[in-house]
Order: sequence, then structure tokens, then C-alpha cells
Amino acid sequence: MAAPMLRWGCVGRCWALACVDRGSRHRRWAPNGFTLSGRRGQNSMAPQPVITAQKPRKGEHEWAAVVGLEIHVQISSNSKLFSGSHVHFAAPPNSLVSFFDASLPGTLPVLNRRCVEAAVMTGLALNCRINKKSLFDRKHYFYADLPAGYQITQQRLPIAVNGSLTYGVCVGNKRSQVITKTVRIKQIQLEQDSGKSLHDDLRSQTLIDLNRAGVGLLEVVMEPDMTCGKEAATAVRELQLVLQALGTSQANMAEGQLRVDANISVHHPGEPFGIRTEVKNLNSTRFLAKAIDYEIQRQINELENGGEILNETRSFDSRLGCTVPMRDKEGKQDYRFMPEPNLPPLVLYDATSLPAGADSQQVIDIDYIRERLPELPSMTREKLVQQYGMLPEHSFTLLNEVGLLEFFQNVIKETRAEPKLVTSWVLNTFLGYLKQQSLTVSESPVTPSALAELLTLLDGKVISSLAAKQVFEELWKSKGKTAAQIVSEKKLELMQAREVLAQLCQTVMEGHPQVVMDVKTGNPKAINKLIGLVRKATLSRADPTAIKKILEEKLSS
Ligand SMILES: Nc1ncnc2c1ncn2[C@@H]1O[C@H](COP(=O)(O)OP(=O)(O)OP(=O)(O)O)[C@@H](O)[C@H]1O
Ligand SMILES: [Mg+2]
Ligand SMILES: [Mg+2]
Repeated sequence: MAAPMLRWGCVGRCWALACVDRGSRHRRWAPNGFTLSGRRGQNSMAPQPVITAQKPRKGEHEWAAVVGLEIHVQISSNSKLFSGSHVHFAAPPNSLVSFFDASLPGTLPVLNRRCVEAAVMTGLALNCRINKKSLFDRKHYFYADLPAGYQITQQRLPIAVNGSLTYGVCVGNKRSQVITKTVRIKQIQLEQDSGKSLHDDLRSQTLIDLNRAGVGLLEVVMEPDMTCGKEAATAVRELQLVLQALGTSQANMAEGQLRVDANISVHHPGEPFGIRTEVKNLNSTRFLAKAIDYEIQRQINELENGGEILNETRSFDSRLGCTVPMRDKEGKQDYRFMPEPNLPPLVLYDATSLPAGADSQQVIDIDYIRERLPELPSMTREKLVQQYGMLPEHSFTLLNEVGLLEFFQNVIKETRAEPKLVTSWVLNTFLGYLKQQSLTVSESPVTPSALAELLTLLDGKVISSLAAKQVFEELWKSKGKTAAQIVSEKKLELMQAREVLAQLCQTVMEGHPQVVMDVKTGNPKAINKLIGLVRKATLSRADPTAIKKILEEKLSS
């Protein structure tokens, strides 16, 4: 059979794949669990819009893709889940290892209260039901960086279940439309991280660093409600913002504090879900989206060619942009789960079950935590829209770019300019410069105070908007100078003196009698030419509205 030709196309609001076989069988894939003919795939969450621009051509069949994520989140805590060892990124190898972390016989786990509180906070923020009783289990597998031969996790009864995460996907030509989606959270479980294996190919050795062994993790397991890389990446970004707002994890993907395993399958709409593959350890949202879209395409391709999908773990090769089978985990693992004998059930309380006179240091009160939850990103965005009249998509950009919201709020605090003007400058000019030079907000040469001063000058009509752009460019180049200094050095103040402007208008009119005649004989648009000439004579330092007013007066007299 000839290899099928794979074609990508953007159908309306999300990328979709059309898989076209030159033979008689044509199939195509539509995002969101919907088929291109509009029927919903199984198990999909709350109604979501059908995303389709074209109907399948005659003879074409459809594919639906299904994506479910397992996310390992490193809990922000000074010490490990069951030992007092410190947690610190990039410490010298094996410098943060207690006897328990190294699984020395006779050592016992002591549960870290902070990790439990973090799990409860995260569960509540993700609308989960918090189990007042949860259990710890041993999950066995053999790997050199797991000295006990098992990981302590919560397989039978996890701490939080049945939640949801709502996220907004920005779509459209200018990403100017926000579609709200929800993914169900199956469960959140507390578990230990493993150590790290460092392979030294030169000496054919594997070195083990146990600093990470026993660090507290939350495994967030999502239901298979997503359908493409973009949705998954956006959901993960939202989760990251939630965790950071709660302070339960720094969720820095580059430092391994948030790692994603993506489960992916494809099926024909109306049929049961297909066999899933699991792409392990994705540590950036960009790679996550790429890996998922590649894997969907690969599976369709495989099935179209008469092949089959194996229930296997794969890894993403970011250099080649493809997924490859992982050699170390072939076949279905038998984890031989068993109850952890050294840890009693974890019991939590709420207002109704809290024993009278309970020592608050000894118990965890779910309601106490719920009442103290900080503001979550969805609320922050809502406030931005209400307080500043901002478009929803702008509130998404402000939160998504690291440090941008704080920058914006500092500018607002220090300027007299209207919030709309600040929003436009921060999101267009400032962010545009950052992107062009691949800089982060914290690396920006322009401080919030400098931009605030510039916008105050613009708002007060001390400078024109054209001059403001010039001042911004100077601010960017000449670190340390204030906007006022640049305005005065470059003589960019708006020309305010009416007599001077009137004189300039008079000179321009006298020099261009034909244009004057055009305006007077019924071509009002010709006045723009005169305005342009006066502005040029003022080196763009005059307010075009003021010029227009003077010219109109003169032309009508
Ligand atoms: N047919 C499917 N297609 C895509 N994703 C699926 C499918 N069925 C289940 N999933 C997703 O696979 C994940 C299963 O995770 P879970 O932790 O329950 O099991 P696991 O992957 O077998 O265990 P482990 O934690 O050892 O990786 C969930 O995120 C779920 O949404
Ligand atoms: Mg799992
Ligand atoms: Mg898994």
C-alpha cells in the first residue's frame, strides 16, 4: 500500500489533521472529541463547540483523538515527604540524603504535614472532593534510582478525587477569541519522587544521585478529555498558574518541578477509544504540544497503513520532533501494589468532624484551608476585565507571560495615564520589543517606572504618540535615562503655542494654493495633505487635531 500523504490544516479554531490516503480509504482527524460531521466522541466533557470548517469529502472517514495527562508536580517544601532531608535544586550530588531516603533497614517514614496541606489546597483549588481518609501503598518496580525497590504512593484511596480544571484557549487569526474548556481531574495522589540516574557513556557507568529521592510529589491524573496538543499545553499552563498562585509548587518545568506524561489514542467516532501510548516526561509546554500532535499523526498513519498501536511508553526527541519507543519499559508492568505497612491511614477533618479541643498542630482541617485559599488565576483575570475594561484575551496574555502582570500593575500604580492606554502599550509595544529580542520581562531594559512616566507624558499631551514611540525606543537603548530627559534632549515636546502653529499653517497654505483650492471646491479629504505638511514642518511635534482645527478655521474664512 502506498504511504499515505499527511496534510495539516487549520480548521477554524484549532489545528486539525487531515490524513489523506491516495487509495480508497480517506480519513480525517478533528480536535475536541468531535468528528468533522459534528458527532461527539465518547466520554467527552461538558458541551464544547464543534470545531470544523470543512465537511469531509465523499469517501473520507474521520478520526477522533483522545489525550489524557498525568502530571507530576514537585511540592514546595523545605523537606522531603517522609524524611527531614532538605530539598534544594542543583545541590551537590547525594548531599541531601537521609538514611530513610537511601532505604537503610530500620528506617521509618514520617509524613510531612506541609506536603499534605499542599495536596489539600491543590485539590480544593481544582474543585476536587477531599477524602477524609486516604491510604498509602507501595508500588514496586526495579530501577537503580529507587533504592527501596518500591515507591510510596496512593493507589487505592488517593487524597483528592473528582475535580476539574477550566482553561481558556485563545484562537483566531490574532488569537482574539477565547474558548473556555474543562478537563476533569480523576485524582490527585501524594507520592515520593525517585532519584536521578546519570549515564556516563565514556566509562559505561551509571551514577546515582539520591537528592531527589523521596521529594514530595502530587500526581494529578486527568481524564482523557482533551483532543490536541494545544489544548493539553494550555491546560498545563493553567495548572502551572494555579499551583504558583497557591504556592504549593514553583511548577518550573525547566527545573523538573512539573513533568507531564501524555497518554494519546485515536479512534473512529462512535467506536470505543483506541489503545493509548504514553509519552513520558515532557518538560515544556511547547514540547508537550508537539509530542501529542506528532503522536496523533503517527498513530493515524500507522492504522491507515494496516498497522496496530502498541500500549507502550515512548519519549519525545525534541531535536527530531518525533516520539520514539522507550527501551527500558517494554511490556505491561506489574507493580505488585500492596498497602504501605509503616503508614497508618491519613485522616483529615472538616468543621463537622473536628474533635472538640483538638490540637491544631496535630490535625489538618480542610475547611480552615478552604477559607484561606488565595486568589486563583481565573479570578485575577476576571478582576482585570472588570477593573480595567480589558478584553478577556488580554487578561490571558498578562497572566501567561511570566512577570508581565506585575509589570503592568506597577505601571498602573505609577502613571496618570488611563488603564486602556497602559494595557495597549504593555501588550503591544513592550511585549513586542521583548518578543523580538527573545527577552523575559525581568530582562527588560525598560522599568515599569520609566514606562509609567512616558505614558504620563503622552496622556498629558506633552508628547505626541509618534514621539512616545521614539522615546520608548530611546529608553530601550539608553538604560538609565528617564523619559523626561529624552524628551528634553531630543526636543520632542508637543508644539502647543497656537500662534506658532497658526503661522505654520498659513505658510503651508500659501505654498500649496492648488490643495487649498481642492478643499474649497468640494474635496474635504485634501485637508489631510495640508495637515501632513504642517506636521512635517513641526517634525511631528504638533497635535494633528489642533492643526486640523486651525486649518479648517482658515479655509472657511
Ligand atoms: N484510551 C485512552 N486514550 C488516551 N488517554 C487515555 C486513555 N485511557 C486512559 N487515558 C489516560 O491515561 C492516564 C492513565 O493514568 P493512570 O495513572 O491511571 O495509569 P497508568 O498510566 O497506567 O499508571 P502510571 O501512573 O504507572 O503511569 C489518564 O490520564 C487517562 O486520562
Ligand atoms: Mg499515573
Ligand atoms: Mg501513566
